[in-house]
Amino acid sequence: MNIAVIGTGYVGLTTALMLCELNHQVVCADTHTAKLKQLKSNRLPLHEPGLKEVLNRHLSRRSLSFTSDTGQAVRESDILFITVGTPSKSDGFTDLNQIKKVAETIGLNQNGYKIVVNKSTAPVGTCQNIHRWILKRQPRYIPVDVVCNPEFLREGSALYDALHPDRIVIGSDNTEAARSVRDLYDSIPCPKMMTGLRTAELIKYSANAFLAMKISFINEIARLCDSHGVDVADVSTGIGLDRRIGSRFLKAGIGWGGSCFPKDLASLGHMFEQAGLSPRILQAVRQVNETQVEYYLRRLEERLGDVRGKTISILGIAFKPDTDDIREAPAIKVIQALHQKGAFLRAYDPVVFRHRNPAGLPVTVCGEMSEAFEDSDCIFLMTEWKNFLHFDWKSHRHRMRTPLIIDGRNVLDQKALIQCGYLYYGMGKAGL
Ligand SMILES: NC(=O)C1=CN([C@@H]2O[C@H](COP(=O)(O)OP(=O)(O)OC[C@H]3O[C@@H](n4cnc5c(N)ncnc54)[C@H](O)[C@@H]3O)[C@@H](O)[C@H]2O)C=CC1
Ligand SMILES: O=C(O)[C@H]1O[C@H](OP(=O)(O)OP(=O)(O)OC[C@H]2O[C@@H](n3ccc(=O)[nH]c3=O)[C@H](O)[C@@H]2O)[C@H](O)[C@@H](O)[C@@H]1O
Repeated sequence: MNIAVIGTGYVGLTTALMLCELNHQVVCADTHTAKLKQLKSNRLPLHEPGLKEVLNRHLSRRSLSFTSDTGQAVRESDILFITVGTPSKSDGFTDLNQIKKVAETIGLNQNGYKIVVNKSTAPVGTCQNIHRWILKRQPRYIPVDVVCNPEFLREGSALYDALHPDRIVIGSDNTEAARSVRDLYDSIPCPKMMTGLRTAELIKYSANAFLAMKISFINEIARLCDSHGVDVADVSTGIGLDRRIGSRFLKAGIGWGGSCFPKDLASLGHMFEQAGLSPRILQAVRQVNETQVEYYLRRLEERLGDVRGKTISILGIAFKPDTDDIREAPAIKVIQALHQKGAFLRAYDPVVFRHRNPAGLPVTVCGEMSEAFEDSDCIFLMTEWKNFLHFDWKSHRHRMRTPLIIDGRNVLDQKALIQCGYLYYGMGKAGL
């Protein structure tokens, strides 16, 4: 079977490489020619551990190729994966333009039966629309089936997650088409759930909302921990040992961000509204997250006084470690709020600033982590990059004007830092 993957971002590239690893022949199509140029010459346009070696391997084996001619990729393939972006519009609704354009290109170029597999996260009913959009553009009727195969990978461990998923969900209204997609994943040993199109679409949103709910829940408990002198990490451990609750996604911090949770929860909220329902839990999950930065900045000002004219150094911009993705990163919210309050800002990130200051952030970019300490009044850790944990904090304490550390991810060694003279505050660790 020849496979085309249309959209070569975090999900598309990972999906293509995962399929190559499963011994399929894959062509990736994208409209972003600069990105394709990089990929064709063995260079990754994004930071994602483990992808580069696999990309090199499959390019040299010729099991993988790249093209800007989506029409040709459609004509030469039997199974077409859609992995384009589904960003939020300013009103929170999902922008389906990229998906619609791909569907129309498929319709225009269909030269025989195709199975179209949508992996992009899109509201319930989108796969049926994809089917309609394709048929509308066909010069003459040719059968096509649409399958929903939501993606559950995380950035930072994308390829590992794609090759070792907890489950694979395959939604379709056509059993044969669903079986053909399941066969692609034959060698992945995990439960494969066959379901209807709409069910698969809703599973994806519900999974992301549930994960975000766990984080907002523990972040709300963290605020209570602050008031009662309790360490939220102990509460997480205590509740997480109950297997009905589970320990994962219970790390309190400065809040969840990224390219998906914020937009997917907004989109799910709209689905409720359109159904005439009020998404109460969802609203609370989003509200806790939206107020998290504001809550901890208030606590910071109680410690440091007016931040106007103070120098605050931000460690980490990416929304999580091992990615260069800054979409909806909490660090950006912190930077914007502190900038508005008149603070001088410095920032260091081992990957995000490699080539540029993305989004023109109002910060002085530090080339080395140590530069963040010089005459600084506060270090605010926003991303738990490994090199922050292994840094020689002791030797740099004297360089700070005020040795205050706010650990937005609760990852630093509180005891050791206090011992070498820092004022350390975490999220829900009592004290701030
Ligand atoms: N990033 C993630 O960790 C995850 C994302 N998803 C979902 O997967 C989808 C893709 O997400 P990302 O990979 O992060 O997006 P992305 O923005 O990194 O990549 C999208 C790619 O599609 C290309 N594209 C746009 N229009 C096109 C067209 N008409 N023809 C061909 N290519 C086109 C863009 O140039 C870009 O390279 C979204 O729906 C997202 O919600 C799902 C699970 C995980
Ligand atoms: O649909 C998507 O795009 C993906 O969204 C998330 O993956 P991702 O956004 O890459 O990263 P996560 O590891 O889920 O982290 C999201 C945010 O939550 C925060 N987080 C995570 C876990 C935790 O315990 N506490 C916490 O604050 C992270 O710092 C980050 O800002 C989901 O975990 C994936 O299953 C899903 O496929």
